Amino acid sequence: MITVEHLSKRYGSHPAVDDVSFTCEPGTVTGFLGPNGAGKSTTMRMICGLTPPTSGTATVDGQPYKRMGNPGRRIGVLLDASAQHSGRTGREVLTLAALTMGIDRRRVDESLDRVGLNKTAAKRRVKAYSLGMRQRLGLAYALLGDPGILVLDEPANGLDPEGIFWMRGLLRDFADRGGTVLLSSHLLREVEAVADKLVVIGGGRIVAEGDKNELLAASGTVVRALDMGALDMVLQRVGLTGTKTTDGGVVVQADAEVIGRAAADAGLVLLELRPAGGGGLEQMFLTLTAGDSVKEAVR
Ligand SMILES: Nc1ncnc2c1ncn2[C@@H]1O[C@H](COP(=O)(O)OP(=O)(O)OP(=O)(O)O)[C@@H](O)[C@H]1O
Repeated sequence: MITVEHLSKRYGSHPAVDDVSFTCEPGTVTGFLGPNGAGKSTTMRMICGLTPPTSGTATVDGQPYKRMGNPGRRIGVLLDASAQHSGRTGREVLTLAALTMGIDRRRVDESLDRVGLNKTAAKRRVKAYSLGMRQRLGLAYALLGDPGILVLDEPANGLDPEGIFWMRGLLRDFADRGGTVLLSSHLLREVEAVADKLVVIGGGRIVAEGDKNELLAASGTVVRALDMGALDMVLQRVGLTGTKTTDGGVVVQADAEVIGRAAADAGLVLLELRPAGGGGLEQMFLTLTAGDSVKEAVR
């Protein structure tokens, strides 16, 4: 289990991560979503003891990462696919890691197999690897110590669609066997397909968190009116804000009935009024990260 409590990180006066709290439970995949610069990597680095927090705590099975003896056997980490020594072969990278962790070297071949790196690839130097191959090697490294927890920062970067599908299966299987997965991504569809729980971060703060299906069901209402300017005024009058969709409508964080009644009272002609959930996570993500007023409405 990963427990993050009131975690903050400031760089000078810039709050990269601001009072972030969430948990990742065994048996689940937690999708950590946010646009570029939202604070995902900084949060993950703090969980893994690589960046000291300005305040707050992050623990793994009740312990700070830095205090764990042989952490690789409890938590597998993939934060940067290019972090491996580029002059070593894939097999050398894993063999050295196995020696450091005190793991049977036979696990090296098992891990390579598990991530789909064949014998030829394992003999090649990492500098000749594509980004997708580096991600696979990073995942093999994370899995090497047979940990119960995985922390993966954008692991799908550089993978082709088949690779993304494969990784989704691997993570689902890992969680179904009781493992805990924290997976960051800005690829919304990928997270939607595999996560049980979502933590959405924007501007260093959590803007939404919870069960994926519940969040999708509660992701607002899409409204389109004949006169969008008049709709905007009606929404303002009842204290609601809309976020523009790409097809000319707005998403409003309110029930269809509330919006429908307000529109009817104003004699407004609506062309569309439906739950945004059907539009999937993408619409919710755009809504949640669109602006401060929307974030405040969601909190
Ligand atoms: N070492 C650092 N020094 C100064 N600012 C930093 C440092 N690391 C991160 N930041 C800033 O903190 C904020 C959060 O960055 P972070 O890398 O955590 O975001 P992210 O959600 O992982 O984004 P991305 O998807 O682009 O990697 C950004 O504004 C970034 O510029």
